[in-house]
Amino acid sequence: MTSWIKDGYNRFSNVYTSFYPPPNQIEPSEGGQEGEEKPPPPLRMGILGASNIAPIAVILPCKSHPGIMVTAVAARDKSKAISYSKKHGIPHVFDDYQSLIQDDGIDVIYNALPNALHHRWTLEAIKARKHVLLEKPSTSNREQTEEVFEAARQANVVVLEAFHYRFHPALHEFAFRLHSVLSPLNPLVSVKSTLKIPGSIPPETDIRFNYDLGGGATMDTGCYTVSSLLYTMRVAAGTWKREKWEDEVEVREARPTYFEPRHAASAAAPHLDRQGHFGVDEAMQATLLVPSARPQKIACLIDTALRTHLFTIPLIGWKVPFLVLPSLLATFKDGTTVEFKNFVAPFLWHSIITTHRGRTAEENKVKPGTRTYSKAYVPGENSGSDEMKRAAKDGHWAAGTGKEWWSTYRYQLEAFVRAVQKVRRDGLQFKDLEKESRGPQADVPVWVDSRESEIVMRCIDSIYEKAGMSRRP
Ligand SMILES: NC(=O)C1=CN([C@@H]2O[C@H](COP(=O)(O)OP(=O)(O)OC[C@H]3O[C@@H](n4cnc5c(N)ncnc54)[C@H](OP(=O)(O)O)[C@@H]3O)[C@@H](O)[C@H]2O)C=CC1
Ligand SMILES: O=C1OC[C@@H](O)[C@H](O)[C@H]1O
Repeated sequence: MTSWIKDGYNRFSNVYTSFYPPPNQIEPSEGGQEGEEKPPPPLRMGILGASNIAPIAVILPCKSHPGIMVTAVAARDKSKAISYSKKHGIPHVFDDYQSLIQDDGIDVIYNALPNALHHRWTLEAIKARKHVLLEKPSTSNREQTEEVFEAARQANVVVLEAFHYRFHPALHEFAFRLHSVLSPLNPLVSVKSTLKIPGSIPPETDIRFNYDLGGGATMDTGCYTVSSLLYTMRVAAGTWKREKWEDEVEVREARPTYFEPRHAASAAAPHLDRQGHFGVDEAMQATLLVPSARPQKIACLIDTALRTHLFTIPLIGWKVPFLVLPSLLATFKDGTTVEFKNFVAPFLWHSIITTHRGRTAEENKVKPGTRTYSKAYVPGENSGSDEMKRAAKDGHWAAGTGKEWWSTYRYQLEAFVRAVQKVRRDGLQFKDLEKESRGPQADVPVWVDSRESEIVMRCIDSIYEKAGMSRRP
């Protein structure tokens, strides 16, 4: 009981610090001491749009990072940008997105515009030789994503799709736990990724319900489910010999729930596609067939929704919200499961639960059904081990990196700044940075490479196609 109270207090105080971080400071190990190399001046970040997500995704994380600062914002309406800059302590405001991108005082761009504008404005930033932290999903469809990354390689600028959950040590711990159950005799037999927003959090006028702005559940929350499913399969991929297996992922079935505006105010919103058909999915359930250790592909599920209600109260019509914790669940041949609860925002709270069955229970000398619990708010004792290197193929952090209160976004920023500095200061080519192996020994220990961004978009396109819906334009 006392340990529950202690854990609860620790969690609360760490989450508090995530939102009220200490100001950045240059640690002695980062240079600046006599005789040591001076650290480079902080990167100057410009934000496109006075968006809802920027404060948590970049403005707060930059406050505790000595290598980067938010220096400017631009919005379609300058007065909105001015009040946003005052609220968040951003020193400069530009008249429009283009002038911010062109300015010599900006090194990196944060693009958190609606999905349909990711392609255009990232290309503009690349043209101006600015590095880009690009919100998920990378663009509206696979072709656009390929074009963006090809342009980034040509211009030698860093572009990173902001799949922030990929940078948190909890995910790497999940990979480690999966790997310790996995063997050629006990392969993965299915993966299910669930992410649903409770209640009616995005209002009906939100960008997520707008076809022309790249809306839809599969685009918004669904991209995390596709990405996490592929990540889980990648942990297992060392146990089979199929090159480029990700190109062979197919969609067997996709069942959409169409978004239909319930309120007159949003009835005019473009939720229809160019042919006048339902264009926006409020929820999507899909089965993906993924190559595996066996000759046949395995069926993996995604289950995602932009609003989730338990039921509607008769007469008054109130919808009772339903909280479904985000979950990434892997099942093995012997029935053992490893589930990562709250995989998308693990910094708030998470739990990795291994339920031992069959040969795994026997090998661990525990009763079938025994559960073991793991967590990692900072890189754990498995960091740097050979098993961790084999498990977390997209990288993991060296022990000692980060703090218990670092959010997924703060870990992501750490990797992004290191990557940009490798290209700017050390002359590394972005295309070569993508080819480097990951892990504590690497300059950029964790990364989401462009190939994955392309595959995620290809899967999203195929899900829409299978659901009988138009791809995003
Ligand atoms: N990583 C994460 O955890 C999250 C990522 N996201 C991603 O970030 C992006 C933005 O999401 P969110 O912050 O919720 O969005 P917002 O509703 O806050 O919109 C973002 C900005 O888009 C700009 N915009 C430009 N054109 C339009 C238009 N035609 N209609 C409406 N807005 C327009 C607005 O900028 P202006 O100020 O110039 O008017 C607005 O500030 C999305 O790609 C989303 O997927 C969202 C939430 C969480
Ligand atoms: O990126 C996101 O993460 C959390 C979701 O609630 C949100 O809709 C999405 O854009």
